[in-house]
Amino acid sequence: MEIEFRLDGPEGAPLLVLSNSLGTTWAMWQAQIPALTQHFRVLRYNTRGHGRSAVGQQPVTLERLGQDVIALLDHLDVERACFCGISLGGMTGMWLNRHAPERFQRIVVANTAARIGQEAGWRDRAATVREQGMDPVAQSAADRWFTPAFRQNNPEVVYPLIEQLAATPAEGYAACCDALAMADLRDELTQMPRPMLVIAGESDPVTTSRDAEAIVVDAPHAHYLVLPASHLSNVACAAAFNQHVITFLTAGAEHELNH
Ligand SMILES: O=C(O)CC1=CCC(=O)O1
Repeated sequence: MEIEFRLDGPEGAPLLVLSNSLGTTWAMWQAQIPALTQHFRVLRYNTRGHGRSAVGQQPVTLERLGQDVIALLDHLDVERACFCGISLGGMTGMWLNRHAPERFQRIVVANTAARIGQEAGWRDRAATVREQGMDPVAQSAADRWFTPAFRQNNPEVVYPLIEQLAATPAEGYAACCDALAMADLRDELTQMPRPMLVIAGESDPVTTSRDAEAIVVDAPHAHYLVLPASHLSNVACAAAFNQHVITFLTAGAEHELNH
């Protein structure tokens, strides 16, 4: 496999795929694992270009990131799974809802948008890391990811994530910035048939609560939840995040598995 993955939780439990954000690894889900493995076999993977997942020879696109998830399910011989992704991982989740709904039962997308930022901004960021490495983005990430209060009170949580970002292969990060430059699901929201929980962070400066509301307005079976967090709501509000994800993903499971 080009994509690095790991499995936690009981064999035979329903599979839940977790998809990380730009510049993080599967370690960003650490606070979810004890709770989610009570209910699911959890498949974590590192998004293409992150951790030891290959960036590949072709340009990275949102479609390619979605196809990586399908390839993982095929590799593990899993017909249908639940999915939870954050930020870029949330866009991957919406792409899967649109293009491969038959492979997913329920989908959670957190701190994401149908269009994140602008093309020029992502192209600039890609050029910066290709020229200067990861330091410039690592220096500014904590401000984008966490509220000032969370940063001040939880340095032992924040710094390891910034170290992960600094260790991300520059070309992998840049290739995913290029994918974000082109990714735009705004015209496809009405064609996402699977139930979808859309989680926003009330202080998220990157993907705002208005971005999340816009998804819920157009996607047919989308539900909105806002948490008192900035961009990495699964880290800052882990207990509430876990509880809402479990409640949503386990609701209607028996019925939906058979349809
Ligand atoms: O800019 C960031 O670091 C936040 C972000 C945007 C897309 C993503 O996955 O993370």
